[in-house]
Amino acid sequence: MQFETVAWAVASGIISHVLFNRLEPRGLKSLLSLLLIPPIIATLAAFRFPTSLEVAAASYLLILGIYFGTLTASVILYRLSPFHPLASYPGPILCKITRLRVGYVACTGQQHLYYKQLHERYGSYVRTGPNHLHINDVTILPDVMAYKPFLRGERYGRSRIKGSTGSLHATLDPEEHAQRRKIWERGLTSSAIQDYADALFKRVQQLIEILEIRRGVPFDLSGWISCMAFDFMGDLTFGGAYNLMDAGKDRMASPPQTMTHMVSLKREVVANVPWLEAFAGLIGSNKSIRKLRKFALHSVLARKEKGSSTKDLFYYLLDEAGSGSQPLSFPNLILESTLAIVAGSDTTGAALSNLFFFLLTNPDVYTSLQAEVDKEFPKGADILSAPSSNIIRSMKYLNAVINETLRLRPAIPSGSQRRLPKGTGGIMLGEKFIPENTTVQMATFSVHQNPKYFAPSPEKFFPERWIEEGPGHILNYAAFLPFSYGPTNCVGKNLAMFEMRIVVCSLLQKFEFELAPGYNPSEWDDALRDHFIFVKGRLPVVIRTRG
Ligand code: HEM
Repeated sequence: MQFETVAWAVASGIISHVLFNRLEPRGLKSLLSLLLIPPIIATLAAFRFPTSLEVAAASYLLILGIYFGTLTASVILYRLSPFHPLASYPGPILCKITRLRVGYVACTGQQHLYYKQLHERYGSYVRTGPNHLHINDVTILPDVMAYKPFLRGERYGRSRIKGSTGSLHATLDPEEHAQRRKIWERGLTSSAIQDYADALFKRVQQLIEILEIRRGVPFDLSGWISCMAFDFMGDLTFGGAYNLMDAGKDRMASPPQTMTHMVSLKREVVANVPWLEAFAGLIGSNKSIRKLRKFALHSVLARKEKGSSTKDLFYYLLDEAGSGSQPLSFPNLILESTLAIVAGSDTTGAALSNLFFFLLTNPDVYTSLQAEVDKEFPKGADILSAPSSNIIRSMKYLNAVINETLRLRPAIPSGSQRRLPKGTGGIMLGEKFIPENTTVQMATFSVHQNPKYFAPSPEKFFPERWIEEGPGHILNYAAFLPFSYGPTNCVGKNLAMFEMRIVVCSLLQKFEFELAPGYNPSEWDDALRDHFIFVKGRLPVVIRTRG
């Protein structure tokens, strides 16, 4: 082999690396062009006058091998070198080289545990990708989440359909986001939430009736709670499109839930390895997203045709009140309705299921909470009525149990992601310099178990920490982030809290719960999967009606 040939192949590998760094291609065509065109040019340049097609093909293959070898070596050496902007941050070598490592972890659903272990090993700032940092230090949180100069990371901005500009959660531009968020906020004010109370009360009553039939027989409480959360969001968004409880789906495998789980999983993997998006269509993983959208399309059409008899969330999204603001386009309406379902049901379903798991594995907490419920709502007192809302909001122990559940098992464990765009020149935050083009993430699961913020025993379920102080007590509210922080935090927080309080009080007033015989509580955490939202397994219980 001639020296000139090798030199061309090596040079094209290095040029490709430089171009990849500069252009960061994401589309399939640009990715393939950038990968394949340089070695073609190198082949043509090295063999200006090939003697035959076979020689040209053999040369191309040879150059391709040298080219990919050089490109890979160049990428690895640069990412591990002291010249890389994130060189001073510690982290596993494989993560520094490629995001495929965390992409794999995302597939397994063990991200929450993985990042926690990394922080325990490497400290508060860990390099989790060539240009990624995971941070377990809330002192810089206000700067990171302020939306300037940081923007939303690559995790967002993917939920698009033809003719749409994306859902609220996928809106990257801060001004556009603020405009869109106003529509959501109108639908989630305290008075709007009061209008949704009847729909919630009906669904909780339905859940109680369903559970009553199952007295004395083991059943999956977590599945039924999720069905209720789905049905309730379906009522608010699609005028009652789901009715999973009617259909008797006491398992996680009901079609809309499975679709949303598949969508979250795919999104989470692609969010970790953004260039995989280019290949996602090829391996058919977009099927679940298309199915979910089709389902949303039919539901939106049906809801539009039906019109509104009460003010539900869709009423505000569609601006049926005619507030004069720019109405959402039809494609955007589909995306927003889908977002409402995904963001509003799996989250509350997961939080409530985790809460019951903690109650059933912490008998003292269960007894204390039961005592509070019995004091405020003795037998016969009506929880499912408007006046109960004020009492429920001020129940100290109930709120402590909800907080403690959201602390230990935040429904979105991997937290929000931000990126410092190119051209900002980097930023000094405290003593740390964050270079431009860096993605930062504060994994809520790790922050919530950081002994600097919650002590003693940050890994222990101990609701009393929210109420009373003892030796070594640390409770840092600034580090409590279940609903995220800043202008893109959870717009549905008040609705979620209302729903959780009503469900817990109603079920505890009515029933006595215990874990089903033979169920091993360690199965619960084993089955938890961080697919952006926590996906959970079954929680087999046996109940008795209280006397
Ligand atoms: C326990 C229940 C819930 C938890 C823990 C929760 C948590 C969160 C978190 C952490 C975020 C930020 C995600 C990110 O930055 O990527 C978020 C965003 C959001 N949540 Fe919730 N959520 C809950 C319930 C709800 C409910 C009931 C709704 C009602 C529709 C809702 C609607 C939304 C929306 C629309 C966003 C996007 C906000 C934006 O981009 O400005 N969530 N939620």
